[in-house]
Parts: sequence; C-alpha cells; structure tokens
Amino acid sequence: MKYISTRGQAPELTFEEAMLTGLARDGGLYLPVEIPVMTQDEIAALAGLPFEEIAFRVMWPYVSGSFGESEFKEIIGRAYEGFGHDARAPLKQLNENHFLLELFHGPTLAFKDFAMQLIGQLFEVALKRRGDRVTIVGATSGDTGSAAIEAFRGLDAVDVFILFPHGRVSEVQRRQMTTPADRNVHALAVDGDFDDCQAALKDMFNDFDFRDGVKLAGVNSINFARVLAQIVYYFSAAVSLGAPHRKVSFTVPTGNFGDIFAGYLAKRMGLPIDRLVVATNQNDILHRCLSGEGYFKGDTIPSISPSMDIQVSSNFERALYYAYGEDGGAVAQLMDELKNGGFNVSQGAMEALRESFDSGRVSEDETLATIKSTLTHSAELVCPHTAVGIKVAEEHRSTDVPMITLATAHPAKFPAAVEKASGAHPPLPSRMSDLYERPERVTRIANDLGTLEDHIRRHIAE
Ligand SMILES: Cc1ncc(COP(=O)(O)O)c(C=O)c1O
Ligand SMILES: N[C@@H](CCOP(=O)(O)O)C(=O)O
Repeated sequence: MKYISTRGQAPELTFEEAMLTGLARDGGLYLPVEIPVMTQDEIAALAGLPFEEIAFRVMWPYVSGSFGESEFKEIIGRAYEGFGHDARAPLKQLNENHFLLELFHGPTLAFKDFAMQLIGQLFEVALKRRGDRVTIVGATSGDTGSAAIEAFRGLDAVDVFILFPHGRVSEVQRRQMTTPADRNVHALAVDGDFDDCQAALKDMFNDFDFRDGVKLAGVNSINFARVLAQIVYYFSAAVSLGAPHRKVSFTVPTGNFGDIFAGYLAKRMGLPIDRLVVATNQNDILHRCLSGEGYFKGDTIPSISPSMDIQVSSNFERALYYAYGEDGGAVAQLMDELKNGGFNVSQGAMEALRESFDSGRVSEDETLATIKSTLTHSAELVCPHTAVGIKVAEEHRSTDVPMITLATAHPAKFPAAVEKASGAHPPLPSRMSDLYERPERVTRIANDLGTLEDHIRRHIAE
C-alpha cells in the first residue's frame, strides 16, 4: 500500500515511511492511496475472534509490504498483552439499545493506548532494521502525551518530547507525563493552550532544517498509523452486536477528529455503520461546522473535559480531503484560509460530510448532570469526555439501530470533575496508587518556536 498527502504535493510513501515521517512535507496528512474494502463474509468471520486476530485482519492490507505477516502478528501480540481486560475493548450495555465501548483498559487509562502501544512496537522494529534513531515530538491536551511516554520510555532509538498546555491538564494526566524517570523522556509545560502546542509541532515539521537535523517524528494522530490502529475497535464492537447483518451507529467524544475519522474509514472499508456522531464540549468548532456555520477558529475555553479543549482539529483535514473529492489543491487552499481564521465549506462537501456525520455540543452543566444520571440509571461511573458522548448519543439514537458510545478515558484520570458531579471518588488502579508520591520532572517553557527547538536540540540523547 502506498500513502499520499491530503495536499497532493508530497512524495508517495510506504506505510513504514509514512509512519516514521508523520506530517507530509507539503504540510498535509498521509492517507492510503485507496481504502481497502472487506467483504461481508470477511466481516462476518470476525465475530467471536480474539481482539488481536481482528486487529491483524483489519490492519494487514494497510501495512503489508512494510512488515512481514508473522512479524506483524507478534507486534500486535506484544502491543496488547499489558491491557487490563481480556477483551481489550469490552462493550457494556447502558440501556435498551445504547452501549458503551470501554477503551480505557490500557496502561495509561485512555483510548490512546490502543494505537500508541502498537506504534511503539512498530517504531522499535522499523528503527532497529534501519539502524536509525528519531526524535519524537508530540502535542497533547493530556492523554496522547502520557500514552506516548509509556510506549516509548526507555527506548535507545528514540527521544520523546511532549508539549502540554501548562495548567490545563488534569493532575493525573500531568503526573503520568512528569513522573517517568527515563532519560529519553522530556515533559514540557508550554505557556499556551493545546492549539498552540499543536501549531508549534506543525511549525517544527515545516522547518526542514530542524526537522531533518533532529530526525523529527510525530505520534499525534497526524501520523496515519495512529488512526489505523483505532479502526480495529469499531470492527470488534460492531461484529459483537451483529454486524454485518445489523447496522450500528457510533457516538465519539471528539477533539482532534482522529478517533471518529477511524470510524469513517471503518465504514468505507465495508462495516455497516449507520451514523457517526461527533460529540463536542463547549469548544465546538466541529459542531458549528457540521451545522453549516463554516470552520472558523474561536478561543479555546478550558473545560472539565480538557482533552477535548481543541479548536483546530487536525484530522478534519483528512475528512475534507474525501468530502472535496480527493482534491489536494482544494484542501491546500482551505488550510491556507485557516491560517487567517477559517473557511466556509462548499455545498457539495457539506453534503458529503452529512452523509456520514451528525454532531452535538454539550455544556459543562450537562456534562456534570450526565455523569450523575449515568451512575444513577446504569451504575456506570464515567469520565467527563465519555459523558459528553453519552449525552449527544442519547439525543441521536434511534430505536432500531444500536448506538455505541466510545468511553475514551477512565474516570480516575479526572477525579475532581467526577466527584463534583456524582459524589463518588474513582480510585486509580493499584499499579498507579503511588502516582501522587512520585517525584515530578518537567520544564516550563515559553510558547515560542525558537525556544522550543533550541531546547529540543540541546536535550537530545543527553
Ligand atoms: C479522553 C479523550 N476523549 C476524547 C478525545 C478526542 O479524541 P480525538 O482527538 O481523536 O477526536 C481525546 C483526545 O484526543 C481524549 O483524550
Ligand atoms: N486529546 C488529545 C489531543 C491530541 O490528539 P491526537 O489524537 O492528535 O494525538 C490528547 O489527549 O493529547
């Protein structure tokens, strides 16, 4: 499989090259040249298989040519062996036709572990084969950073620098990033918001001297490998509810649009997904856009679902690429307009987006009320991001198609909000019970490209 950029001006790459590259050199995001399709029989055959086998069958067409078949199976095995649930992504029933897909049984208690644990293994194998090393820089609103640090800590061939917005992540998220003692891990608390961190990261990729000098690699969902690994649980969940013989819908708490874009690819691969519902908090650029108001940046407002405090949703570019008929020139022009504040989406592209996506926005009070009512009515304690999803899902579910809401993080990552809403304190798993006692190591740093690049150059392989 070859990979092309959403902006049409970067060289075609193999899966391994695209994974190690991150952002395309024309500023775009990599996508497969064509989306592989599974037959209805192939999808039906997934029912009852272990998660790892489903992962292999779903991802293999995307990676073959870069990794051997048994090599890839072993990588998948290693990636998920540390998960705290045999099903990896178990489904729970909330009410008659509303289900919760629990994606927080990995090492850092958020859905990011599904992809990050896999690409940690893929990077290690690929870099060893090449005899190469890279500098990973990641931007995080809390969960990507901790998952990346967990996946890459202690690896000789990788330095990992994580930029997070100072004061805008939960204490558990911060401590997950600042307490690992490994010398190749560097947590940077940036004076800015998540969008500033993500913009700085993209600027580093577009600064070719820096990019080539430090061998920059990215593990945010700008990296297609991240999105790929997230396709798998759409399949495992849907077949366990009767797909391909029965349609299902998904509601996804959304910020950077990576998770729900994985659902879009699952649909294009042949999974009978009826609706994909984008659920946003008060940082609602995606909801406004899907409601026909154009894609215009606002100020990011801190919320109790901080991982979704995002205004520039990087993977929306991938959805626009398909909505604009795979026209890289059109996408490049929209992204230029975004630099000046935003753009209106053409009527044809809006129709294409609406064929798959619905959306809803949830206020802070509604988030708190949903945490409480979910505990009261379904005996489930959920994190604020999941609550945003549940609220929107309830507004969009129909009686005849099961709705699956993605439970994207463990409630113990956000104890203050969960306790405020429900009065219940979500305990951390016992393996993390000393998290609050571990010493922290973090550098507070200005939101300035030169300062960030200089810091990274000076601290590589120290
Ligand atoms: C807990 C949680 N829920 C939801 C999201 C939103 O996911 P995405 O950015 O893929 O839309 C994030 C961050 O990415 C997250 O950390
Ligand atoms: N919510 C994310 C933001 C970054 O998203 P990514 O999927 O592009 O890595 C986080 O927790 O950091």
